Amino acid sequence: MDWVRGDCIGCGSFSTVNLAIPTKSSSSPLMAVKSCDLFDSSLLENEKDVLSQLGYCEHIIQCFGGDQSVENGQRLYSLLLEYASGGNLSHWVKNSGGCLRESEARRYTRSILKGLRYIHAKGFAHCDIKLENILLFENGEVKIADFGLAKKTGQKQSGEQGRMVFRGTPLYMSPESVNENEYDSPCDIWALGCALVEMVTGKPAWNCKPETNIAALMIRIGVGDELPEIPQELSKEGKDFLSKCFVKDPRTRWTADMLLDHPFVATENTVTLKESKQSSPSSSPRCPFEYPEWVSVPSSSPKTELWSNKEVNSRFDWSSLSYSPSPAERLRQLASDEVCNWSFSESWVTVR
Ligand SMILES: Nc1ncnc2c1ncn2[C@@H]1O[C@H](COP(=O)(O)OP(=O)(O)OP(=O)(O)O)[C@@H](O)[C@H]1O
Repeated sequence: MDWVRGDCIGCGSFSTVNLAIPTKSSSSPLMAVKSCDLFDSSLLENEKDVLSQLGYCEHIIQCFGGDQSVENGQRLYSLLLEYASGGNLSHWVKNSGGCLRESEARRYTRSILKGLRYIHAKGFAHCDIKLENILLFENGEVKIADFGLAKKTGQKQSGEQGRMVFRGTPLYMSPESVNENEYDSPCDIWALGCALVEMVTGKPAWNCKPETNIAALMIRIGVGDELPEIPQELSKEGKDFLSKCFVKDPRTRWTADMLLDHPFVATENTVTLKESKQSSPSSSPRCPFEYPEWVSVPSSSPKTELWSNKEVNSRFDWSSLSYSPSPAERLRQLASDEVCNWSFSESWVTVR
């Protein structure tokens, strides 16, 4: 496939994304090329691998293959992707006056759910659902992108030298990810709930200040009964939908398949936030246990911990400083007054 690198259209924590303009002799469409240093390309290679195993789905960004190149003396690994001309949903929300109408958020939620149902049915979890990873197309459709952290469900991921790797974007992390280092399909549903809150309010699901310590956020997510606040301006259906996403126990959280039958997304009707305040539709009549295909996800294994003062809404991989015996103990340690040496740790892994 012959292409030349065009303008930069996005920057992630470990890659840059440019337009990939086909040369005159090529018949390929305009694409996006996501590149990183060849020597640090494991996430991009994982992304390519997962996307090729997933195959085509209209709700998932398409990958046209990988490529290696030397540019300005740097060896690069690149993925060629379907180009989403509308950019990411986070920018779109900001450019739409700070938040979206409920009807629009509902439509995007439906598409994301369809993508998630497909991904989960194929035995994968995305593990990094957030507005920056949902891309918009000219026709108003959205697709799920950035599969760098995606993994096979039911498998524990281990990091370098056998250490567990704690991963994700803190504001979107589920309680079981915080407490048990568990990353399976239910964590995508929790993150979808966070994304929906952000779409309709323009603010993160967890109300916290930019300077908030990650440990404090982790405690709120993992310990006790606190849940993200459900926006008051949402319709009754929307509130009920979120209550099915924000279930602390991943075994009783609704699946993508179940949620696609929820009245909030099941119908194509368009109700604005204002309109929805006036109507009072019935809440969902269904309970998770009515679904025969429900499979409980066993929790397991040694836990790891790590924390960072980095922005709570950016993605990072973190590895263990030590094993801890229980979630409560793990969080107690996070909350301790012990002063950390932030500048160096032998077991410290890249924080993006
Ligand atoms: N196929 C695409 N078409 C258009 N824009 C894209 C495409 N892929 C990525 N982008 C833009 O680039 C940004 C960064 O991409 P992506 O999230 O895949 O990178 P990343 O390095 O994995 O990011 P992070 O690790 O921070 O989540 C996206 O938020 C989006 O704005």
